[in-house]
Amino acid sequence: MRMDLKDNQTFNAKRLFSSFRFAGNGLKLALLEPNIRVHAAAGIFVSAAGFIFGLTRIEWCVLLLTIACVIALEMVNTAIEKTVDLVTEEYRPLAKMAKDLAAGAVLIFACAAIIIGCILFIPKF
Ligand SMILES: Nc1ncnc2c1ncn2[C@@H]1O[C@H](COP(=O)(O)OP(=O)(O)OP(=O)(O)O)[C@@H](O)[C@H]1O
Repeated sequence: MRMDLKDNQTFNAKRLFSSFRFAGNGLKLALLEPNIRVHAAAGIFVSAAGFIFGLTRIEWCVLLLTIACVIALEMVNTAIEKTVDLVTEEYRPLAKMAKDLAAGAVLIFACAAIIIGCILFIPKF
């Protein structure tokens, strides 16, 4: 379908609404993934701990940003895995590289999240 530049730049509430709907569908799909469920459960657990230990406003900001980044990164990792699987089901070195790099990115951030959790909660004991 041909769309000129003017159409593309015009605010389109219907298109914006559709984008939110697709993103909402992405969240529903994410909750079907076991790895993402584990991260979400961990996020709920540390948030409950945050209430119990009375985190400050800035500590809440750090905690919520960390939880959101871990889950969002895991969703991007899952999207990369699905895209690679869509492209090939055969063994391909580049497919392995793409999947392992994405998994490595999640691992780096998950390690950082654990350290951030220790920095936030250990002084509360
Ligand atoms: N097409 C492929 N070619 C080469 N290596 C692959 C391919 N598909 C998967 N692999 C390798 O196997 C590993 C496991 O792949 P898989 O698709 O099961 O994802 P995963 O890392 O186990 O993720 P999850 O457990 O979240 O599904 C990958 O990290 C990668 O090293």
